[in-house]
Amino acid sequence: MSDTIAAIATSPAPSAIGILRLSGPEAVAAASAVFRPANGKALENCPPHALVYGTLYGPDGAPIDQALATYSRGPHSYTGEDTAELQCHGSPAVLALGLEALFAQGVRQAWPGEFTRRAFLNGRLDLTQAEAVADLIDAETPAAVRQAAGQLSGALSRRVAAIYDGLVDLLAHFHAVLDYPDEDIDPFRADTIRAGLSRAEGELKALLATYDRGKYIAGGVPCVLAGRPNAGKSSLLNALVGYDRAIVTDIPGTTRDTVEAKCVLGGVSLRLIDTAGIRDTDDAVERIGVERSRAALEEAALILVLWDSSAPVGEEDVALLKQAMAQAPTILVWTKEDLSAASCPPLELDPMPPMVEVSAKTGQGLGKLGELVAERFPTVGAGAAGELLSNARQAGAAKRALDSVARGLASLELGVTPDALLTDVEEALSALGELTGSNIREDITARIFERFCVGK
Ligand SMILES: Nc1nc2c(c(=O)[nH]1)N(C=O)[C@@H](CNc1ccc(C(=O)N[C@@H](CCC(=O)O)C(=O)O)cc1)CN2
Ligand SMILES: Nc1nc2c(ncn2[C@@H]2O[C@H](COP(=O)(O)OP(=O)(O)OP(=O)(O)O)[C@@H](O)[C@H]2O)c(=O)[nH]1
Ligand SMILES: [Mg+2]
Repeated sequence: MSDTIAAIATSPAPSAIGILRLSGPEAVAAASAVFRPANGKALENCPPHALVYGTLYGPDGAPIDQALATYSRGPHSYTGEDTAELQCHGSPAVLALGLEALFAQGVRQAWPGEFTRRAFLNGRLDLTQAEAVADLIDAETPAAVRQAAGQLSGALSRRVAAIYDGLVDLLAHFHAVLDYPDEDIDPFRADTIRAGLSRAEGELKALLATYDRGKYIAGGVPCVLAGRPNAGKSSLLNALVGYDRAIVTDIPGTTRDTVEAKCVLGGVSLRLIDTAGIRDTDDAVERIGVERSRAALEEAALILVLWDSSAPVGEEDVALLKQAMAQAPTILVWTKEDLSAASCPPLELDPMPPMVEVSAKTGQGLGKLGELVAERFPTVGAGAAGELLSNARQAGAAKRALDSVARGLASLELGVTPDALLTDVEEALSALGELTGSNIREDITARIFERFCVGK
C-alpha cells in the first residue's frame, strides 16, 4: 500500500489563498488531526467533497489560520486514493507551518508530479491526459489552453483508441490463419487484412501530421532573429519579451552565444532565439558565435531577418535573406524605424518576403510584426480540439506504430508467413499502448512525472 504524501499545491509567493494537499491512506486522519471544524465535529465526520470552515493548528498546537478543509474518499478523488485539502490564507509561512504539522502526523513530502502519477497508476488518467495536466499548467496562450484541456478530457486518447481497436479487430483474422500455419493466407482474408492495415496506416499518418502543429502550440515556434552585427536583434528580443533579457550595446559583435526567451506575438507562442551577428571575424569567440547562429537557422521554424533601415543594405544582407527564405518561413524586419532611413536600392527577389518596419525603441511596428507572424502560423494561434500529438514522446510512439503497420503491409505483399505479419501488428499495438500508457515501462513514467511541479 502506498504511503501518505503532502505538499503545498499553490505558488510560493504570498497570495490570496494557498492550498495544502494530501493523498494516501492516512490523508483524512492527518488533516483531521491538524484542523478543527467550527461546527465542533471532526473533519472526518463531516461529509466528503464539502468545504468545512475551521481552525488550522501548527506543529506546536497553536492556531495558525482560519481555513477551509475538504476531503474525498478513494476511488472518488483526483488520485483515486483518500485525499484531503487545507485551503489557507496564501502565506508561505502559514503553509510551511501547516505542512510541518502534517509531517508530524507521519505523512511525507510529495515528489514533483506524485499526485498526478498516483492518478495515472490508479487508472484515473491515462498518460496523454497526465501530460496534458503539465501542458495546461505551462500553457501561455489561449490556443495552448484549449489544446491541453481537450487532451485532458481524453480527445487524443479516443483518437488513439480508435486506431488500436481497428488493429485488434484484425487479430481475429490472424488467429484463423495461424491454425493452418503451412498454408498461404487465402486471398479473401489477405484482402481484409490489407484493408485494415491500410486504414491504420492512413490514420497513423494523419495523426503524425498533427505533431508540428501540436508541438508549436504546446512548446512555442522556434523563431530565430538573424542579421548582421548591430542590426538590432537583441534590442528587438528585449522589446518583444518586455524586459532586458539580452545585452545591447552600440558595439558590433555584442551577442556571442545564442540567447533564448519566450514571448507571445500575434497570439502565437514563440521561442525567440537571438543570435550573434553574422560576419567574417578574426575573434575566436565571436567566430564560434557566428557558427552557432548558422546552426540555429537550421532549427528555426520561423526566421526574422533584421536589416538596419538607417544603414545601407549590403550584399551579405541579401545573401542571408535568401538563405533564410530557403530554410523556413521568413519575415524581413527593417529595424530602427525611428531613425532616418538610409536609401536602399530596389529589392529584386522572387518571391518577395513579407516585410515590416519596426522600432525596438518606440515599439512602432511590433503589432504589424505580430500580424505577419499570425498569418504565417494561423493554426498555431487557433487552438485545437486536443487530439494533436504535442510532445516528442507521443510522436515517437506513433511513429513506431506507423513503422510496424507499414512493415506489415510490405510483408503482406511479399507473401510472408502469417506469424511474421502478426508480430508487426502486435508491435504496432504495443507502441500505441505506450502512447496512452496502458503498456509502458516504469522508468519511462518516472521521467515523465519528473517534469511536473511539486504538489501536482
Ligand atoms: N482545490 C482544488 N482545485 C483543483 C484540483 C484539486 O485537487 N483541488 N484539481 C486537481 O488537481 C483540478 C481539478 N481536478 C479534479 C479531478 C477530479 C476530482 C475528483 O474528486 N473526482 C472524483 C469526484 C468527482 C465528483 O465529485 O463528481 C471522481 O472523479 O470520482 C477533483 C479534482 C484543478 N482544481
Ligand atoms: N534608435 C534606435 N536604436 C536602436 C534600435 N534598435 C537597436 N538600436 C541600437 O542599435 C545598437 C545595436 O543594437 P543591438 O540590439 O545590440 O544589435 P544586435 O543586432 O543584437 O547586435 P550584435 O549582438 O552585435 O549582433 C544599439 O546601440 C541599440 O541601442 C531602435 O529601434 N532604434
Ligand atoms: Mg545582439
